[in-house]
Amino acid sequence: MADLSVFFISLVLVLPLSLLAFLAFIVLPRPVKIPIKNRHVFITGGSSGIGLALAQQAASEGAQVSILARNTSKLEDAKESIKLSTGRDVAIFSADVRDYEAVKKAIEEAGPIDVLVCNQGVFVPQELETQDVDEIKFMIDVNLTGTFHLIKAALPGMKNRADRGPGSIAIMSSQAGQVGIYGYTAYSASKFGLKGLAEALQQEVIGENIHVSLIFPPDTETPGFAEENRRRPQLTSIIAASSGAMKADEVAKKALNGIKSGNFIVPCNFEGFFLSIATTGLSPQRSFLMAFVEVIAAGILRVVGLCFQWNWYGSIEKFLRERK
Ligand SMILES: NC(=O)C1=CN([C@@H]2O[C@H](COP(=O)(O)OP(=O)(O)OC[C@H]3O[C@@H](n4cnc5c(N)ncnc54)[C@H](OP(=O)(O)O)[C@@H]3O)[C@@H](O)[C@H]2O)C=CC1
Ligand SMILES: CCCCCCCCCCCCCCCC(=O)[C@@H](N)CO
Repeated sequence: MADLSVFFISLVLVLPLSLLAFLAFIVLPRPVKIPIKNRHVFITGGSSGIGLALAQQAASEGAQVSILARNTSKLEDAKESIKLSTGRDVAIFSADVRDYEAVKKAIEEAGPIDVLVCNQGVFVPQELETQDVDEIKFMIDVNLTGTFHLIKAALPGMKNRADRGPGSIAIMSSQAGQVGIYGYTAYSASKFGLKGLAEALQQEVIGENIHVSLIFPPDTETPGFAEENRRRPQLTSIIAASSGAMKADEVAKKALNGIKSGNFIVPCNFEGFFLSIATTGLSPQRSFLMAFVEVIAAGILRVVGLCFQWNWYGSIEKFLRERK
């Protein structure tokens, strides 16, 4: 009887507690807080959708905000609406992220950045067989290569940032950058690419006290999404509906909180939380509590993930059957 209770206590208490203690000891990099008040926050794609909502929120929290996009009149509208709602001036820069020289010039003009948010992105969903090669390259160039250009151009200034406080490089991915989705071959590839970039980059910039965040929103109501919906394959919408939709303001709030907490992986909704645990792989994890959840949940979330695949392949089969 005594033996049994010792066994039981060690199983339900000692084992998890030792695991927790072990994880608390080994998780690196350590947690960090990244202030944004009075700091230079540079947001690409800040003239629309999620980027605009982020610029608005960062400005209202007292950050000195710069936004970059191509279209000047949309940039000016954004500047005006942020001035109206927060009373703060934001600096605007017109450049195409695909043009490295233009990006470098804008970033040099803007001055040293404390928090760089690479949020620009384009999405034109289509089955690979019918998608133009130009559109495939367009998504890779803007979403992936453009982010390389931004980070490479910003790093020298970030290393010399005024207050030497912790800096941040945040990258807007998508849940389609955690799991491949029908109609998103090029888009998913561009967003998966960002994960490799982010993991390697974090190792390279940790010595400069710069912290990388990767943000994973579900479908989000933005001008870009409205445009996307006009041509999105039905199956893309059916599968993406597994994670519902959010408002740009809600995504911006989650993103900003994740950035300020220095989280490497930043999910945005309930489904996204589980998706992040299921797809975390060998990403860094600063929180020993989250690391604990990841370890405990890994096996069961694989089962849940397979159930989602079962459901998605079922939808595809049904769709193909009905089309015949
Ligand atoms: N909305 C959604 O459902 C989801 C979006 N995301 C990601 O969030 C990010 C923002 O999306 P969302 O707010 O919907 O997008 P929008 O289309 O509403 O806005 C995109 C922004 O990026 C800018 N931009 C586009 N191309 C370039 C370029 N070549 N160079 C510089 N700036 C550019 C646009 O300005 P301009 O055209 O003037 O250059 C605009 O400011 C993207 O990375 C997207 O992949 C992730 C998950 C879901
Ligand atoms: C194990 C637990 C699994 C949890 C649920 C998984 C749900 C995955 C749904 C993926 C949706 C992808 C939306 C992409 C939106 C986007 O990026 C476009 N709108 C373009 O911007």
